[in-house]
Amino acid sequence: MSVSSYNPADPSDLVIEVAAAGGPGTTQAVADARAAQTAWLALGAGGRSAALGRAADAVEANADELAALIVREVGKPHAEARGEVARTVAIWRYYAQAPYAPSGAVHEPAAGEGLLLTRRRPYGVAGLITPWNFPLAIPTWKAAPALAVGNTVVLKPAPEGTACALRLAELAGLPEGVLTVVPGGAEEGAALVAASDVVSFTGSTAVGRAVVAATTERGIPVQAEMGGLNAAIVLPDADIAQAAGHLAAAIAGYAGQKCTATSRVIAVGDAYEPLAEALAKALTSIAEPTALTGVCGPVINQAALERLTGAVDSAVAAGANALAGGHRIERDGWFIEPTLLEQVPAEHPLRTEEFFGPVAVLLRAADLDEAIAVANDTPHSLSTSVHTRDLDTALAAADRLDAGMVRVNAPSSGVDFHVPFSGAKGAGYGPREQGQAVLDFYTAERTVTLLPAGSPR
Ligand SMILES: NC(=O)C1=CN([C@@H]2O[C@H](COP(=O)(O)OP(=O)(O)OC[C@H]3O[C@@H](n4cnc5c(N)ncnc54)[C@H](OP(=O)(O)O)[C@@H]3O)[C@@H](O)[C@H]2O)C=CC1
Ligand SMILES: O=C(O)CCC(=O)C(=O)O
Repeated sequence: MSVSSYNPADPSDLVIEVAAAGGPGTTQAVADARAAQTAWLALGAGGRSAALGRAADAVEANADELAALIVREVGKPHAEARGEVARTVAIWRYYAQAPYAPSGAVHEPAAGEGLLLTRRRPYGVAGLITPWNFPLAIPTWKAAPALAVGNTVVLKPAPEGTACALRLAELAGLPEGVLTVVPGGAEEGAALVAASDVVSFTGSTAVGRAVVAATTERGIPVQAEMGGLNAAIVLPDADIAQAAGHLAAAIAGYAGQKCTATSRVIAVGDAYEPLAEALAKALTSIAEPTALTGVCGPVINQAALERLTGAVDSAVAAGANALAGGHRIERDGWFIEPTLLEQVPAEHPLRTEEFFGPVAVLLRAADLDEAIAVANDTPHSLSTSVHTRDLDTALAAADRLDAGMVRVNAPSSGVDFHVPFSGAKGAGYGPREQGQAVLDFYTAERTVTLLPAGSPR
């Protein structure tokens, strides 16, 4: 079996074709990674910090090549691709300091004598399953902390991001077996989950649940970051022009293919009409949605395009009104117009499922309470944005919104790598990713009691 990826803006362009690792090959990669782990841990904080720092330098030195590869392999517009490379460098640098972070605490023994302390130790091999939409940043924000605390890593990237993952691992230049990429799909993913000591997953809700079930069965730690059905609430007192700009970016940026993208816009009271007009204008005036020098670009493949156009067509057939877009763009590649629909029936999949495209529905709420209830009425709450000039409203929303992230007067998309990141309810499972907290996820805590030799206790 082989794994291949194609340029979404030009599907005749085969980016890479490599042999799949296969199930047995993946199991062997985990065994090799386990054998390499003792020496990796023995490098100590200084050795691992230096190695991660060299990975950052190598990615930075090859930034132009990597950005071009992201554009070609996953269809991300140039500016965002360059931003992703810069973020990847920053993540390697941030976790290069992590080996020096305190890895436990000293406690006062209840009986008074000796030392009582906790210590954190790596699990062994971290199995990582990553999506195609951030083909450098997500593998890095999972691998770098796992490596920093002394695990070795086997990474199974989404097939659509295979070339990016292989080049990332090559540039990282870590010792043999420390960071291994296994190209493949479901067979390799399942084999990785069956053999690893700790698992981190980002992708669809359906596969995420299967990964959680398999790891729970084995009793090993897991974190899963899954789909989002993100809302934006716009209050009548908001700066409507600013809100429309942020929403257009959150709906159409990288063609909506972010788990943090906005797909439901909730206008409160009198905000509806001016927002509908400003947002429709912002989306239709996105210069050349097909240009990779712009903000939108193609969706990842034909199946994604057909799912999106099918959903938009069925919503319109059910009575929805397209305020912006609504059609496939007829040219090579997988392009759809940035789209805003109103009057989409409550039970329509565009209001209940993640579609991963530049398509949003506009909804009306009488007041903030109703807007929060509508925003919370989903099992996939990752990131909600709130647009208002009123601090009390913003604070109330931040407390009452059932989401992993609440962003006030900002797009729902966009993530800082040094703070915890994951969804609420079905959007996330297990401990948070990123920040310092994830270092705990990749380590097991043990308690150590030290008594003086010859102690009577
Ligand atoms: N939250 C997020 O950031 C993301 C969400 N998504 C959502 O997921 C949808 C599909 O995207 P896709 O990339 O295919 O993501 P999936 O979650 O469907 O797949 C992720 C990876 O896991 C593999 N896999 C499948 N079954 C198993 C299993 N039982 N155990 C372990 N691994 C398995 C898949 O292989 P194979 O390809 O062979 O099925 C793929 O390589 C998108 O349209 C979007 O809605 C996608 C990307 C990111
Ligand atoms: O919004 C972002 O910058 C990150 C989104 C993300 O993590 C994802 O789509 O998986």
